[in-house]
Amino acid sequence: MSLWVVIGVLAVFGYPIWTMVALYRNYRLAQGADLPILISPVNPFNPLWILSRPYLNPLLSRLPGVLSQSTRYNYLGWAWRDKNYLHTLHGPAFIIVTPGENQLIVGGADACDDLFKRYREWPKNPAFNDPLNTFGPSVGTAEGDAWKRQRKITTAAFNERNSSLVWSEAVKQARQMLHTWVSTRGNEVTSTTEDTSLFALHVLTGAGFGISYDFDSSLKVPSHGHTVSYRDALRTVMDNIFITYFIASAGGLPSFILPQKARDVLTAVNEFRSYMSEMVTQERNQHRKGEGASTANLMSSIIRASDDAAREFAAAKATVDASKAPSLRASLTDSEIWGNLFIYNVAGHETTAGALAYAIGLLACHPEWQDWLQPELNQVFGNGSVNKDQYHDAFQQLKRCHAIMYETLRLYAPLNGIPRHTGSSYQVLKLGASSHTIPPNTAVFINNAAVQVDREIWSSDALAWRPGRWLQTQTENPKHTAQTKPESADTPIAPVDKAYIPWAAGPRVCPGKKFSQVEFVAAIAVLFHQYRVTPIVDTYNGETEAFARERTMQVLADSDMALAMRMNHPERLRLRWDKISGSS
Ligand code: HEM
Repeated sequence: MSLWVVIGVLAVFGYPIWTMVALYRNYRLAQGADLPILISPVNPFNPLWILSRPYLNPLLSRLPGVLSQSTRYNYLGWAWRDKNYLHTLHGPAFIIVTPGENQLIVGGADACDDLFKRYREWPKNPAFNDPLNTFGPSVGTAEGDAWKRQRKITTAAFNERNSSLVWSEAVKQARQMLHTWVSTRGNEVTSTTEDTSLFALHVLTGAGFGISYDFDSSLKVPSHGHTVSYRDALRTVMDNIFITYFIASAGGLPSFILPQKARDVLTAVNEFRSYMSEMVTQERNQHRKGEGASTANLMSSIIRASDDAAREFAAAKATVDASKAPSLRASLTDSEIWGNLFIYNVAGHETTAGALAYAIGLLACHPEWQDWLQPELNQVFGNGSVNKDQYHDAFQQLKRCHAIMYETLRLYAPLNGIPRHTGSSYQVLKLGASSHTIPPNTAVFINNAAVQVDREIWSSDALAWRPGRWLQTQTENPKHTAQTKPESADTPIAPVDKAYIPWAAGPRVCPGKKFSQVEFVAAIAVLFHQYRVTPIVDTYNGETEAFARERTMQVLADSDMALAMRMNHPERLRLRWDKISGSS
């Protein structure tokens, strides 16, 4: 028998046999946890499966038993499409046995909360961390004492001064974005998601890094000594995060062996590194000279806090017992500074951009909630415009804008299935009075998508987008609420703590929560103060307004997880912005 025949036989029979053996072994392991077990004959993380799933799952769904059942949960991001159907069948937690790692899915509000709180026992999943460490370790990927130290320094940067800067930058960007929308020929906007992405990127460069751009999609002029601008280098890196990771981990690849696209990414990676290095050096020099103390962007705050901590550490080391000195170390290394600057861009970009795009689409499909929003905006801003310096006066008053964000994130959270891991030891999952021993090397997903639509908590209309549920005066008829003066009427309802977790919870809760709220609320205020949005009605084909709304809702529903949740066909979100008659 020739070697090729042996290889062929092994490929045809070997893989299925290996899969069966791995499934059996993992099934036996999972049985010890005494939880419901589902089987996935494929490993959802397998790159080959990720590429072939769109073609193979339709075939699998025609086969009997577990093969077709598994198409419901055999891919990354299934939780959002499933809502909480599998939890209604199998309870608050179950295990999916796969030929790779087993997956524990936790969808009960109390159990999720417990996992968040015991963050040392349930660390993040290392498989998701590697691409995020491309420029250095960060608060988003570190564990244990290293995480604690980074969290302390980096979280201080998200303060009120920064929030004011976020407001100002978001108002500027939203105004210019709206201007491009209402200046489009035929008043038809098909670039909502692309534009909210640019909007969020610019808010980050402004309030995160002190570089303020004007909103327009053209390439920006590179700074002296660079071949691409900071914004375009960052954008290329963010849009190609996995290629970036591959190039960075391969290290020093000669560019001529790479295809053009990878070469562009390589250029962007090198340029982004060199921009970060220059910005950090410049910030340090200013700090040393006592200049720029009024700057409130995230980068500046982190570098200053870290350098101050390093100085305090050096001083303390001189006075205390040398053996205790290392525990006082509180500063960041240069690589940690870079890693943290990068994680802000990754964590703060698509998340807020997506939330805003979904909210705009939802408001377009629900004119009654635009009616509801209007009196609040009139009340706070009158006939004037939304100003860049109004953060302190306006933000807290905009309760209905907040409610729009809460409700959008409840149903369209950017991250669905927040990843954790057991690590290499057994961990105990608590479900009410019972305890379950979860075997080592199990991937864990905190199923926020399910918790946030649990009917027992969110009532029978849990799947409906109804921003009024967040305010005490909400009535079943939003038009009625629209006639009520907002300041006397609206009392925010505190989010149902354990059952509302789009920003996660516990010690590792998203530190950019307020940043994203200010950014989102400012954008909604600017966009809807004097304008309304509607789906374009295809009158040529006899479409009605109601049908156009339904079609638009389907565009939103046709979404899947990439780095964050995104629409599969954003170009089909066709919207029209019209000035409200009587507004100045
Ligand atoms: C709507 C907007 C946002 C949502 C829904 C969101 C959601 C989340 C979630 C669910 C986590 C936990 C991830 C995990 O534990 O695996 C997280 C962590 C994080 N987020 Fe956000 N985020 C948003 C905006 C932002 C912004 C604007 C920034 C920064 C500018 C940011 C920075 C971070 C960082 C640094 C972490 C890691 C924290 C840690 O592990 O200690 N996020 N975010």
